[in-house]
Amino acid sequence: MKRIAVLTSGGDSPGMNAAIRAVVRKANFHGVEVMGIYHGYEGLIEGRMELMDLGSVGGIIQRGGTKLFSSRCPRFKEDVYQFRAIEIMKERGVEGLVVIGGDGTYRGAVGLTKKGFPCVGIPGTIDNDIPGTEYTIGFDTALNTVIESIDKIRDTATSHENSFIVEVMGRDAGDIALWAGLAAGAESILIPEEQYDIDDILSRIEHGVSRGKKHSIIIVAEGVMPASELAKILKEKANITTRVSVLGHIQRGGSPSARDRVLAGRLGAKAVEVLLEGKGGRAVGIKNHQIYDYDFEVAFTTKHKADLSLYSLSKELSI
Ligand SMILES: Nc1ncnc2c1ncn2[C@@H]1O[C@H](COP(=O)(O)OP(=O)(O)OP(=O)(O)O)[C@@H](O)[C@H]1O
Ligand SMILES: O=P(O)(O)OC[C@H]1O[C@](O)(CO)[C@@H](O)[C@@H]1O
Ligand SMILES: [Mg+2]
Repeated sequence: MKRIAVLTSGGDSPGMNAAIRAVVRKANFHGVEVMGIYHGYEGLIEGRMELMDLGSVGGIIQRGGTKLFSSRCPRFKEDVYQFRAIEIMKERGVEGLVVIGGDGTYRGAVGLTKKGFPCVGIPGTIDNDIPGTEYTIGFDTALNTVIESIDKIRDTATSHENSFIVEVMGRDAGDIALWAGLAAGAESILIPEEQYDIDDILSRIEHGVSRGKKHSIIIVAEGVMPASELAKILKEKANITTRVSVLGHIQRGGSPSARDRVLAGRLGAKAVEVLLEGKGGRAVGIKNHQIYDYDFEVAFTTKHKADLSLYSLSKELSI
């Protein structure tokens, strides 16, 4: 291969830039050129791309977001646009594509691979919800942002003896809520993967009160229900007043943590190696500290499982 391309797609995540840098530098190391495609699949079907040299990825390793911009492009699900994308890449001399994104992004890349164009996927999403990899790029940074916020909320919750409900991201996956809850010592955690029990939440608050603790922190993943709805339920059921904090998109921003930068560097380099070996239809991931590649379809034909042992542990540690 003489020339490959790279794009970022779906929700951005801290560390995407470090992954782009790794792809460009690793490919150049092997004498292969890299086209940067702007605005994900939307930019691809519009032909928005340019060559990236070594200097073009200088100074981005520490920056959140994505230098290549991102998009959600519903029309890319249609074959006609995937064929157009392949035609455009061939016209520009591109022989393989690295996509950085979540499960939806992977589906687009599988579509291209099935039409004969080799693609490799790098997991870039704060949700940590891609099967086949223990961690995704951006999860660690998002988690640190969340616990920093919860620590601050706890300061005021303790001072005023208030209960807080903190809503975190995770439409379908509870990893952020779960890990942040454990790391910040939340009294209760609500995740999409587990049925919540209002009586259990109430008895935890009451137990805290009985031992003189008048504040508590409840974390709810957005996929379960809005924090305001949970506040309403607690008020109606037990006359408990809570304050609500929705952390929102601050979770997707910020300078990537050391862990995410290193992961991005390792996965970016591996993705290039896989493409240069002539393999398409592969995803790269990390398992037991080892970087490896696996069949793309695993990433969306199996369901991501949150580590529920953390859920029971958090209950034991927050009594
Ligand atoms: N079934 C599909 N076939 C082809 N392309 C798809 C498919 N699903 C999604 N895509 C493409 O991938 C893009 C990104 O997908 P999506 O919006 O689901 O985000 P994601 O990659 O899962 O990231 P995140 O969930 O972290 O935001 C879509 O906008 C679309 O262009
Ligand atoms: O509001 P947007 O940009 O569509 O993104 C929200 C979604 O993106 C994610 O953060 C993943 O990137 C989900 O947890 C969340 O539901
Ligand atoms: Mg997704």
